[in-house]
Amino acid sequence: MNAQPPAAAATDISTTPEWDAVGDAVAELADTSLRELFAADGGRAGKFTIHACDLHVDFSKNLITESIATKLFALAKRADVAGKRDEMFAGRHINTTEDRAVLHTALRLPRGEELSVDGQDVAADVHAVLAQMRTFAERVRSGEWKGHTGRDIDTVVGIGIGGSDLGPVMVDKALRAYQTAGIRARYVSNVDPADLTAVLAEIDPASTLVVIASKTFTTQETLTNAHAMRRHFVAELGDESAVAKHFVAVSTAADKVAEFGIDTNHMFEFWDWVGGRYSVDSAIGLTCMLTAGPEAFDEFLAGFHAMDTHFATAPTRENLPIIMGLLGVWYSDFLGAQSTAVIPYSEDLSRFPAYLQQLTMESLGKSVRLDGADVAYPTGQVWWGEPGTNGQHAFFQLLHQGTQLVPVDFIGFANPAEDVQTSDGSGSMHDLLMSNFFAQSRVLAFGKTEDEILAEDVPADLAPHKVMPGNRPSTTVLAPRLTPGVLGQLIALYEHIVFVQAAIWGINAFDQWGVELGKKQAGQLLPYLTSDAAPTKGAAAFDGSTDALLAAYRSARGRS
Ligand SMILES: O=P(O)(O)OC[C@H]1O[C@](O)(CO)[C@@H](O)[C@@H]1O
Repeated sequence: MNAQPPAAAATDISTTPEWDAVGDAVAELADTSLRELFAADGGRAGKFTIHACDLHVDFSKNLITESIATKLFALAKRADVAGKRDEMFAGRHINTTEDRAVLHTALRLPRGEELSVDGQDVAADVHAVLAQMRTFAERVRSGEWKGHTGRDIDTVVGIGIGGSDLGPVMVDKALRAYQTAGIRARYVSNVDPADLTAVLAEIDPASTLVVIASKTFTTQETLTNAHAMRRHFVAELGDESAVAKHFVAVSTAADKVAEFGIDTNHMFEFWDWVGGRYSVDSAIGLTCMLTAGPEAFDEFLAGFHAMDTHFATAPTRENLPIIMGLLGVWYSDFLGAQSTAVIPYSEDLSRFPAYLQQLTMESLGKSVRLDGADVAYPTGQVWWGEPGTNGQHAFFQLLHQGTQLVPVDFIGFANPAEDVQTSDGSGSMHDLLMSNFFAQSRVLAFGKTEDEILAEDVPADLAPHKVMPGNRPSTTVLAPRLTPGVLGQLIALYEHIVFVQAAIWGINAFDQWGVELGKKQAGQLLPYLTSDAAPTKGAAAFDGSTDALLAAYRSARGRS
């Protein structure tokens, strides 16, 4: 397969007639509302609902018409979303600033499929590592793998940060119902010592396996926590040789793993063509395979692959990632939305919004196009959310009556992992949860008018405060159950939404240069925090604010 970088894409999408046509289409919304659109077309819900894999997705409560959708599809065509998608799947070096292929989709290719990239069958490499993970997970889960003192492993600690943490943490929580081998997972990510010490207080090193996850194996937080954890284990277990039984690594950097003192036979590899925030389905997911088992992990990967196949093959008008990606572009570039809320009506999925924050914001927070020119339009949005119903009692007030446009993705499941009956005998707690799920998107879309409120004998001076404006957009994603497969589908859906938006905006969704300078400056500042002698003014001065903050910090720490 040809792995040459694609030719520089120099077109400014905002100068195209297709962009102008979408801009003109905003006027179509001026004299209508979701109430009216639904009243005028009894078939609207059906027209704007897609079934993709196990997901039933209703986007009829979005601020679109069929004519707006047609213009958005034309924009996707103009941006060559399908062509760019095919380049990604084929392994071309679309991450141009790092000259890398972007092949998280290869991580979930079924066994036996081939994909040759840069002269290497990457699918075979993926399955070799999966086999290594499976064998290891089975040894740990069956009790064949013992700790240094002969104890079975009952706790796995993942140490990593960003893409080497958020995915496993989210998946581990989501697949709680599948954890049947009596192995629990804990995670340490923050360089704040509170994170480490809280986990150390909970674990018994003799029955704990530590998985150090770092693509580069150079990340300050991860290496600092890993060294501290290692010291603790050696002190508790009394012997350096304990490390071999209690520490394994997931990384692309074998030399650095060996330098840390981990036998590379206990290292699970992945590759530079897997971005950190796209890596939960690589060996980075090892902690999840240890807790939920290899079969659940296989099902998880199959879910991703099903969504990949949908994205790669479904016609544009039925292609869920393309539709949802376009809706994001519509809201952010044409209707002025600056954030998107994702609200899972599932406590098990409570870390999904945090996971999506890295996926979307590290990918799409860019101000220059692939050719280095400034973008002339907003890119990316702030993604945020909390599970329902909790969010209803916190920030939903702003969603319902505030002045900002915040499109919402509601995610819910028809069947719970387990249910509990309500004490009045009226039904199940899950049904109660889901009645809220359906109510919220309905209220956002249709609201309640002043007339309707006055008709309920509300005093006239109170009525304006009770008006629910409605016409607030949302998409509803309903799946049968939160299975490993459905979880894989959901993650792949958002990965591809990000891809579609980056393709339209002409930006690189796979680098993250913006995180580097802060890391570098922290390294430069550290000596000025820790040295006993006060930093010399002049050459050592950073800026007025930072110098004063450092002085206040040193004083509070009792340093001169
Ligand atoms: O897996 P690593 O190399 O430790 O990196 C962790 C995270 O740090 C980042 O590079 C950002 O600082 C993320 O992109 C990445 O997921």
